[in-house]
Amino acid sequence: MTGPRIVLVGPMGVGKTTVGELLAERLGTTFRDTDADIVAAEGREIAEIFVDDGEPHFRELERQAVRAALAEHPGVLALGGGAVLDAGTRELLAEQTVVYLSMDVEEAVKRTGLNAARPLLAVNPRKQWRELMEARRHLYTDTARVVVATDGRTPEEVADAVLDALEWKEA
Ligand SMILES: Nc1ncnc2c1ncn2[C@@H]1O[C@H](COP(=O)(O)OP(=O)(O)OP(=O)(O)O)[C@@H](O)[C@H]1O
Ligand SMILES: O=C(O)C1=C[C@@H](O)[C@@H](O)[C@H](O)C1
Ligand SMILES: [Mg+2]
Repeated sequence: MTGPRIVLVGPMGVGKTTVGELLAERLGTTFRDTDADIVAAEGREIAEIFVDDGEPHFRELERQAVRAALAEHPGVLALGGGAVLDAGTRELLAEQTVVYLSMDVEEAVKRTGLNAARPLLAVNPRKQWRELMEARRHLYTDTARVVVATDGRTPEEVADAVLDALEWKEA
């Protein structure tokens, strides 16, 4: 099955998986997620990879996962929230149709705040969120072709907004 390729980037919990699956359905294609690819390939959870081997090793695994997914997967692809931190990964994304899903801090705390499975937001999520976004916002905007705000929108509305922004409207 083939389809137009969209690559979703954005912070953890913004809705990359939820919206990515909806987009894939609407475009008649399939969805893939590099976080899930890494977990499957490594046979352990992302939090374990961070603890056992550190973030730099995770970013290498992630770059390999992005390279493989871009080579193999023609549908909708979601990347991990920090994928854009790696210069090699950003290079792989040049020329791709990259969409940055954004949200503000209050929405982020609502969606991710108390989830211990997110190692980068485990303690004081509001402060950590602000710091993460200060470091990352420009990387998301520089990498993406379009930015779609998700605040106050349902996943269906976000999917519509992505297709509108890319001007891939349904017939
Ligand atoms: N537009 C939205 N409005 C409200 N809640 C949403 C919206 N999009 C996603 N959610 C909810 O927010 C949570 C995170 O969504 P999702 O897992 O799709 O995000 P993600 O970007 O894939 O996160 P991750 O960093 O874990 O991969 C889920 O509980 C989901 O149901
Ligand atoms: O924002 C991040 O750096 C991360 C986001 C998740 O998708 C995972 O890729 C991992 O937990 C790191
Ligand atoms: Mg996800």
